[in-house]
Amino acid sequence: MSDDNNQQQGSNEAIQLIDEKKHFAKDTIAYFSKCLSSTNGKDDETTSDYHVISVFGSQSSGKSTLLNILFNTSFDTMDAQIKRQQTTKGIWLSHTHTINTTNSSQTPTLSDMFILDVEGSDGSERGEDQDFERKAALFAIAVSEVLLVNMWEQQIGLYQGNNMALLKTVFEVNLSLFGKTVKSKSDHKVLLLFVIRDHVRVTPMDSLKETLVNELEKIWTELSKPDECKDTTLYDFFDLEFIGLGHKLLQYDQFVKDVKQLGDSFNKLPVEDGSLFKENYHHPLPLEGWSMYAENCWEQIENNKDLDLPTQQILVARFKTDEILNECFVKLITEYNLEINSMVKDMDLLTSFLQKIKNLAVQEYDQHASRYNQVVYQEKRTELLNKIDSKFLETINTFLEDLSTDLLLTFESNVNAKDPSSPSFIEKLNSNKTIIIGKFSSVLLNFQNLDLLSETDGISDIFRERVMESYDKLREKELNSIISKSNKTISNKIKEMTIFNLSHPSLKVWDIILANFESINESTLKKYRVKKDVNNDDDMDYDFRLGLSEEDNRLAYKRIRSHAWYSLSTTVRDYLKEDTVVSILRDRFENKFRYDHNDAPRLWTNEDEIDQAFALAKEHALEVFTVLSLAKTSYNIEIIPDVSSPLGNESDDDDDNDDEEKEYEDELGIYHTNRFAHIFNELQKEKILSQFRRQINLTVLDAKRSIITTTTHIPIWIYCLLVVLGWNEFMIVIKNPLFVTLIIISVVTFYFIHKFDLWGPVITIINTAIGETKGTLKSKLRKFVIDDDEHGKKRQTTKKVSKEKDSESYEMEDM
Ligand SMILES: Nc1nc2c(ncn2[C@@H]2O[C@H](COP(=O)(O)OP(=O)(O)OP(=O)(O)O)[C@@H](O)[C@H]2O)c(=O)[nH]1
Repeated sequence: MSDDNNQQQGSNEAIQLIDEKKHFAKDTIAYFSKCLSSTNGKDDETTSDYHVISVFGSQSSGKSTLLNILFNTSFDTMDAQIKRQQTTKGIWLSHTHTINTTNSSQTPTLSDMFILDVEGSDGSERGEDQDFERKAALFAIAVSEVLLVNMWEQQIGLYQGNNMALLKTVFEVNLSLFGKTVKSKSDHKVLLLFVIRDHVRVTPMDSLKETLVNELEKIWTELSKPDECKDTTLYDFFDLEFIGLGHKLLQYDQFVKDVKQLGDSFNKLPVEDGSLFKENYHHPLPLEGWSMYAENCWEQIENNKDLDLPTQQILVARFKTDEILNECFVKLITEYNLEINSMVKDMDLLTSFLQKIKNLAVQEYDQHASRYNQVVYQEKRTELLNKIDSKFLETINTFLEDLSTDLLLTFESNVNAKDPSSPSFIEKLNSNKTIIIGKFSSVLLNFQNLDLLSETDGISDIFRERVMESYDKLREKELNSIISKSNKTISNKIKEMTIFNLSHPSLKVWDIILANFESINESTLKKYRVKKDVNNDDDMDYDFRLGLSEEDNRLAYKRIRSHAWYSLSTTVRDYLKEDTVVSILRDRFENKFRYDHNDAPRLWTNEDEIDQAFALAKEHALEVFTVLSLAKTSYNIEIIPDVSSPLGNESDDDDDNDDEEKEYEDELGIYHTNRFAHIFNELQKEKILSQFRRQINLTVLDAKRSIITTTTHIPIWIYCLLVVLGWNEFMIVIKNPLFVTLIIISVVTFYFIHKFDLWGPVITIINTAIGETKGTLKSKLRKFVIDDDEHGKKRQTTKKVSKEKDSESYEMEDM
């Protein structure tokens, strides 16, 4: 700014906005702040309630004088008594809050007013250089609502007068400025207020007005207009008003009166009748943006660029709203960082805090930015909301992460809780899943309803994925538990059943084992059996009631089935060791060899008998050896497991079994068909047979030895002694024909028995007879003893019975 800045003093100090070297002043904002605070006491640069008025006219036409009297400004004026020369250089700006009206010369204005005093045209100082004159006119129209066109009365009607040239300039620059705006149907206009100075009332005002209007319309018609403005009229861009002021020197009172009346017109609201202001004269910019807008306009004008006012206003709006946005956001972040850590755990505290600081930031933004271009204001508002939401999202994400973890823990503990009254596992799983997803969604909805979260789909999807992961894990755990329990039950039953059957093997032992194997499997998994086809009772499938797919159910069943085969296989192999089989064979041999078909012990009489029994018993024993060495059905079909390999892993309890099973699997690759059925290899078989033979040979040897012992036991002299001692009895018998007959019968019987070697059956019959006689005697005696009332007799009888028993057992042992 030039030194001229300091030359103007007064109540309303003026500043040189653009100096004579065409430089724009830099500290206008500070000037505005100072003006506002020193006047109405309001320091609000965001106000849009202000007016800009410019004055334009020939040099030394009394412009500054009029402004100073009308608006109480302090622009420099020429002192005619010293020299007629240019006093206003460049463009000056002055603020006023008082106006000279008919009420008072210091009437407070309804709105703040900024007055631009433009350097006079046609000054001798600039000579032929009309550049500044054109640019100043352009600038005045671009920034002002009302343009005072100051002219002497005597100049009106002078066709070649500089007023016309000046107006032509005004119209030309206006077209370049607002041509496009008219085309885009903007209703922005500028009021051209013609102030006719030294109007001495000789020529009526209407006549002057008519002359001026005709001149103006003529100028407009003759104007070379751009194509887009060909059909435009003067009134598309301007409103015209005319006012005459009395001669300041000759009619001072009239002059003052006219000025005051002019002041009245300026001090009315735009909506009031007679007001010189209208809404569509005003530029939609708050005061803080006006200086930037003015500077931009001047820069464009000065650099001879196309001046597009709407674009300039948008540029200013962008810059200013961006500035406001950043200020609001920085304030929000400061408060956010201060408080957020103490809020993040509590949903209500967090939401109310976030909402509070967001509303404050947005309210502040609205307050300052809403006066700018509405499109830009809304654009930046959305940008601010997005920035706030992104910042809040960090905290909300942390909160939601904690919430997710808590909900998932609750989900797992609720599902795992053992409640006898609770429904089935899958119902419990599904209902708890729905509950936690519902809770999470309601929290999200709450954030969304409070405008703290714009996009929730992504967050919701991530949570659902986490829930489903947990859901699958819990279901798999339950399935493993079912499989583990089933495996244990089946294993125990198979073990018991298999050992029982193998310890007493029959020729159909594998048929029995297989049938039992199937029935154990079926009975254990009975509750999971479902009909595959409702019309077909045989077509059964398994459903473990965990909402699994058909394929997963099938795999789970296969795991159980596989483990059952594994249990059967290990039980068989664990039990059927070489020694066990030898023992089973020996027992089977001895049962056949030592006992007759009545399970009575045999007494050997000769070796042939032993050899015959030995052959039979051996054959009987070895019958099962083939059965025990190869697992096959009675139809001679080898047993082959119906699962190709054990599947899946068992749960915790079955880890040990799994390892064994895996070893088994590794060893075999798969269940080798021969591996299950072929229990012993050839070497093992040979070993078993040799052990068995050795043991039965010993049994046979013992039997034969017992015969020798029996036959050599009675010495011959005993028989001689019997003959000597029993001679008398013998003779008595010989002499008695009855005895002779009996003896003959006995001898013949003896002969035949001996001849046909029937001693064995005879002895058996005798033994049986003796045994039955003893049994009958015992039962009679027992009955006698029970029926006896006398206690002593009873005791004696008991003793007798005891003695009888003892003697019987001894006899049995002897036998
Ligand atoms: N006759 C007459 N003289 C006036 C009137 N108003 C002002 N003057 C005189 O005209 C001379 C010029 O006045 P300024 O107000 O300085 O004129 P200006 O148009 O501001 O001059 P520049 O700023 O240099 O263009 C001064 O001597 C005033 O006293 C008026 O209404 N009638």
